[in-house]
Amino acid sequence: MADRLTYIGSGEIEELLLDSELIPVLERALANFSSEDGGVEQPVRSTVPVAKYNGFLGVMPAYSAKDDALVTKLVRFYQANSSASSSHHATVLLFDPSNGILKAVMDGRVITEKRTAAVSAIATKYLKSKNLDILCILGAGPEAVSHYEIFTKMFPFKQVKVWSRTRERVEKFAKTVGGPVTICASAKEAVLDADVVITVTMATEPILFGEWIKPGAHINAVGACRPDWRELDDGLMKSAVLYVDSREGAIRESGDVILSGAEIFAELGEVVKGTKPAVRDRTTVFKSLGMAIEDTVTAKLIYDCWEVKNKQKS
Ligand SMILES: NC(=O)C1=CN([C@@H]2O[C@H](COP(=O)(O)OP(=O)(O)OC[C@H]3O[C@@H](n4cnc5c(N)ncnc54)[C@H](O)[C@@H]3O)[C@@H](O)[C@H]2O)C=CC1
Ligand SMILES: O=C([O-])C1=[NH+]CCC1
Repeated sequence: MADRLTYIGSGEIEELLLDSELIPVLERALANFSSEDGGVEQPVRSTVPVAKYNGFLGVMPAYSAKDDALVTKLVRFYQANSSASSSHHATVLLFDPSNGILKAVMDGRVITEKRTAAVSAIATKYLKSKNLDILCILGAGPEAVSHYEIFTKMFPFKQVKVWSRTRERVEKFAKTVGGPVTICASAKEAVLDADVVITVTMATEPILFGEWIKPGAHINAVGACRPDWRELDDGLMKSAVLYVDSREGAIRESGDVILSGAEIFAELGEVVKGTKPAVRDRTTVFKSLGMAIEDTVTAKLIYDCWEVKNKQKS
């Protein structure tokens, strides 16, 4: 451990981490991840089931040679019967890559929420069709909030329709976000006519069906990160053009990909660097599982900003 270990908490991260800086950093990381010579080392997440308590602990290490950043995120996700108030908690460890010594510990909540939403926004920027009138969000937890925030900032939606399993949570969501929301009584009602759909639930069975989707819509499928969990039905998975963050991750961790047998068309990073096309005239699905390299470059960005701020103070 370093002589002086830095701790950066969620409040300070909120102040330091700007979407306008995060988006280009993540785009570069996605492209590097999908390049032979991108300098990214990232094993597929190791996930330990904690069956007695209905939970999972994920370990997510990565190294980016181009950013000279070495990070591990520890993330726990527990289903509803847990005593914790939130289903996800995370801690990010930043190491000095020259000697492997731990330099900083960061709260992982804001990092996870912001980088996940930013990656969905990048996928949408590349894969959206011409119309961007209606955004639909299925789910009303912290990921729903972070997606609402960046999507309403980056795109000119006229309406945001939201559905979640419990009315209470959607009402809380509507009070939390800083703009208008149309609360829907069913997932189907929320999805009809939407140009972009985001699924951010803890569902383990499909909640989104291909027959509801407007042709040409883009879907960011963010939940269902276990090989036997689903958010999307086979009809949608098989009829859409399927993009993933990591092919290796998707065929190991995504129930929507594994159980539907859908064919992966490209990694998002391949689209960003221009080696695979964005098929904008068809319905597209971006299956996001979350990658350690996203946490790595985000943590490095935060640490660099933190150092500048602290030098200015002294
Ligand atoms: N792809 C990525 O990079 C990441 C994905 N995630 C995933 O995003 C999802 C949302 O995360 P949070 O907002 O933190 O979770 P959360 O647990 O706080 O919220 C989940 C929402 O889904 C709803 N829900 C729960 N079970 C459901 C079911 N069976 N059917 C329909 N709705 C249900 C809840 O009512 C709630 O509105 C989770 O699946 C999580 O694992 C989270 C972080 C990163
Ligand atoms: O990337 C991530 O942090 C996670 N993906 C699914 C659960 C947490």
